Amino acid sequence: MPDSLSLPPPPLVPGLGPIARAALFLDFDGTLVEIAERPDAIRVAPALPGLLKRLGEGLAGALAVVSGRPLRDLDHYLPVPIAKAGDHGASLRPDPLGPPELPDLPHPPAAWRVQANALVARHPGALIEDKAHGFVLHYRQAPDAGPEAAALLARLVAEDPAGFGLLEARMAWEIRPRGPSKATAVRALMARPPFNGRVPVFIGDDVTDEEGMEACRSLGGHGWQLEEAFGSPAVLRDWLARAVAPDDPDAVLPPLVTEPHSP
Ligand SMILES: O=P(O)(O)OC[C@H]1O[C@H](O[C@H]2O[C@H](CO)[C@@H](O)[C@H](O)[C@H]2O)[C@H](O)[C@@H](O)[C@@H]1O
Repeated sequence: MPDSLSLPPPPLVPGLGPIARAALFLDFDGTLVEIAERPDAIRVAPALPGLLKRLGEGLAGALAVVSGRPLRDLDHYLPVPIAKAGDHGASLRPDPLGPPELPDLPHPPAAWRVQANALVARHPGALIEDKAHGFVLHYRQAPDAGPEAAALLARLVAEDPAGFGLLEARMAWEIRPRGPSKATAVRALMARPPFNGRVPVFIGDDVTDEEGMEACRSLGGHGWQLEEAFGSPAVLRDWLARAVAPDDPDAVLPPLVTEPHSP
């Protein structure tokens, strides 16, 4: 169970309890929303955008969604003025109303996408999700394609190991440019207001979230694994809702819930 009590105890904002002094970094897929069969099939809890807006206000702006999704997806699903980091840290919008910070990154050769297309054509249900500087091969609906997808994408990135890396996601393999990560996003945000001076807390469920969690720990904060600390996105949403409810003194500790892990 996360050691919430070691967070600075005095709440700066009534009702927020121990997390009021936090800089909060939240993963999206599998953390704020439940995993779905396809990237475009997720269901965002109707209350979630408003909840995040209130949470951001309560944390004086020190709230960011840090996701593998592109910023356009995050803006679509969460149309609220909070800081966002997309593409596993490769696109960063610290000021919700400002322009995104986009480092100069390589694009994968078109031939890679052609080969991935051919694999998808052989495996009905597999699909490709394009990103600005890479792509994801999803096999959740075609599990048999997993090993072949891993082998193909590993062979492709081996053609340019300095430029690109292979990322294992939940029932998916992603080619992404080397350099940016959720850790770089956390560190970039923690270096500036309103995040700096606060206790960084990252909540996530996936491999890439470990990078963000480790960055927070190395900065004196916390990394909370969703399943271990909360059990499910619904429980996290409920905890966040209680944390911003001004009259609920119990909204201080995440319950310890364990559920079977879905990949
Ligand atoms: O960093 P995150 O916000 O957790 O995003 C990670 C990836 O999530 C999405 O894929 C995953 O969720 C899909 C919808 O539930 C699911 O169908 C898929 O199997 C998962 O891998 C998203 O599509 C990716 O772009 C993100 O990188």
